[in-house]
Amino acid sequence: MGQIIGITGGIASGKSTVSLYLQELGFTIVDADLASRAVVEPGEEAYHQVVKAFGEDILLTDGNIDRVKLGSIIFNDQEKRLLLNGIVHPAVRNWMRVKTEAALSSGEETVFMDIPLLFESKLTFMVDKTLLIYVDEQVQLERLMNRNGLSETEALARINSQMPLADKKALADAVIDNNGDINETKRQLKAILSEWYVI
Ligand SMILES: CC(C)(COP(=O)(O)OP(=O)(O)OC[C@H]1O[C@@H](n2cnc3c(N)ncnc32)[C@H](O)[C@@H]1O)[C@@H](O)C(=O)NCCC(=O)NCCS
Ligand SMILES: Nc1ncnc2c1ncn2[C@@H]1O[C@H](COP(=O)(O)OP(=O)(O)OP(=O)(O)O)[C@@H](O)[C@H]1O
Repeated sequence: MGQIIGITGGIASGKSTVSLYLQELGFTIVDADLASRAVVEPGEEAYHQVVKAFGEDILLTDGNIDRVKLGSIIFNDQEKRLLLNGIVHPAVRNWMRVKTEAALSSGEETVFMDIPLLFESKLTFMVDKTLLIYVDEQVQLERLMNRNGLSETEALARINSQMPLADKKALADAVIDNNGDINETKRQLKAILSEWYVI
């Protein structure tokens, strides 16, 4: 009878940073971004569907999907983004359910799912509690530009393809403010987990 906590946020808000720390504490994290890579590996069903929908132009010479190219298409075109989501998301959900059930049935009491689009895709039914990693938009923009080497325009296109973080705040069971340094974030995380009797 374990529980599932859904970690969410916005692009570059700090979900992976928090997940890494949870992993260090010994928890299993089932990561939607990892899932979205696994399900489009050559040979997988979703891979063939993506190639059919977007054409062989989105392939690298080794046959893998060119994620930079696909990203530059879907973050600038809502119709294309919904097309990709429609192919990839069902496979991602399946992959995540299998991994999570495996961890829970091996006796783990709390498993975390890292799902960037938890609220946009209305996936709260998959988790028992939701934890939002929040940053102000200016901090998000700077961290995203730095991490991915993007221009301001490119970074804003990505941020604007998601629900504003301020709106997600109202939907989450708990919020971590990740504007400060990482130790401040870890302190908030531990306080929430302790309140939820996870640690
Ligand atoms: C467009 C793709 C190929 C870009 O790949 P890339 O390796 O550059 O980025 P990565 O997958 O690590 O995603 C980085 C971040 O972008 C954001 N993001 C990704 N896809 C989307 C989307 N469809 N809509 C809004 N934001 C998204 C998320 O915050 C995510 O954490 C890839 O993100 C993808 O296949 N997206 C569709 C699947 C999806 O929605 N993934 C997000 C979680 S299920
Ligand atoms: N508290 C912090 N102080 C300074 N830098 C941070 C902090 N938290 C995260 N970062 C940096 O900000 C960037 C984004 O963080 P991270 O990769 O954890 O975000 P994410 O939410 O997982 O992003 P994505 O949705 O794109 O996968 C990274 O370069 C990370 O090192």
